Amino acid sequence: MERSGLLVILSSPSGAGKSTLARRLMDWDPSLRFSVSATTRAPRPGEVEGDHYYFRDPEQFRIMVRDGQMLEHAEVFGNFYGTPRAPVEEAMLAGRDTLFDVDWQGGQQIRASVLGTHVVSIFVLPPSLAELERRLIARQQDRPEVIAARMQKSRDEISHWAEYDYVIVNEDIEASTEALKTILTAERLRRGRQVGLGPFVQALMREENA
Ligand SMILES: Nc1ncnc2c1ncn2[C@@H]1O[C@H](COP(=O)(O)OP(=O)(O)OP(=O)(O)O)[C@@H](O)[C@H]1O
Ligand SMILES: Nc1nc2c(ncn2[C@@H]2O[C@H](COP(=O)(O)O)[C@@H](O)[C@H]2O)c(=O)[nH]1
Repeated sequence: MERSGLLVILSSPSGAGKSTLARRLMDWDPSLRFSVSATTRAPRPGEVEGDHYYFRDPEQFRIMVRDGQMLEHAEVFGNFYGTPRAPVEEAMLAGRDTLFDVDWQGGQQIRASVLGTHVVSIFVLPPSLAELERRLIARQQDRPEVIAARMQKSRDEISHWAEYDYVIVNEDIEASTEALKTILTAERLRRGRQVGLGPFVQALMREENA
């Protein structure tokens, strides 16, 4: 029986909806742990230290990388982002699944790490580039020049979609959330974890092991 937690990676061009989907997945399964990244980006209105990100200056970030504290890190849109290693390893040992919101560079690095065999990766596509831009504008979180830069990088991010295990076109948020739940349930079952089958599966396993 697999005891280690899964590493569930969500990537997409900025604005396709991965943070929204991550929140919905965690509402559905509160046992999921969200990997809080460190970043040198300035906080957006309403973003909370330790909840959305660990906000660090470039020197603090550099020291974290130098000291091997990051599982992966990358420069994205002119800022540095990285995944603190220790909480991920602790969750895995505890058999707890972790959800990552990282770009394609982070996805590649986590897959290539010693933890790579535990990865399930999902790429979220927008229905179109026009809808992607509409969402970035409607979010009202970034200045027009920031939105323009993110749109300019979107094709580059999208070009990595085929590296992922699954692709979700996030048109309807309810349908996308259901797709994510299905993927997670199937991946847990595939790894021998009991998902919602409770006493029946336990009885079968006892019989098999008798
Ligand atoms: N299926 C959808 N239909 C319409 N709007 C959506 C859908 N999914 C997400 N949104 C909206 O699009 C905006 C961008 O979503 P979100 O912030 O989740 O994107 P993201 O991929 O996490 O972006 P970033 O990489 O910049 O953090 C939000 O305002 C969100 O409410
Ligand atoms: N490689 C990593 N990418 C990360 C990490 N945390 C977030 N991200 C990605 O950065 C962009 C921009 O995020 P935003 O919050 O400024 O909109 C987005 O694609 C994220 O997925 C990380 O730890 N490593």
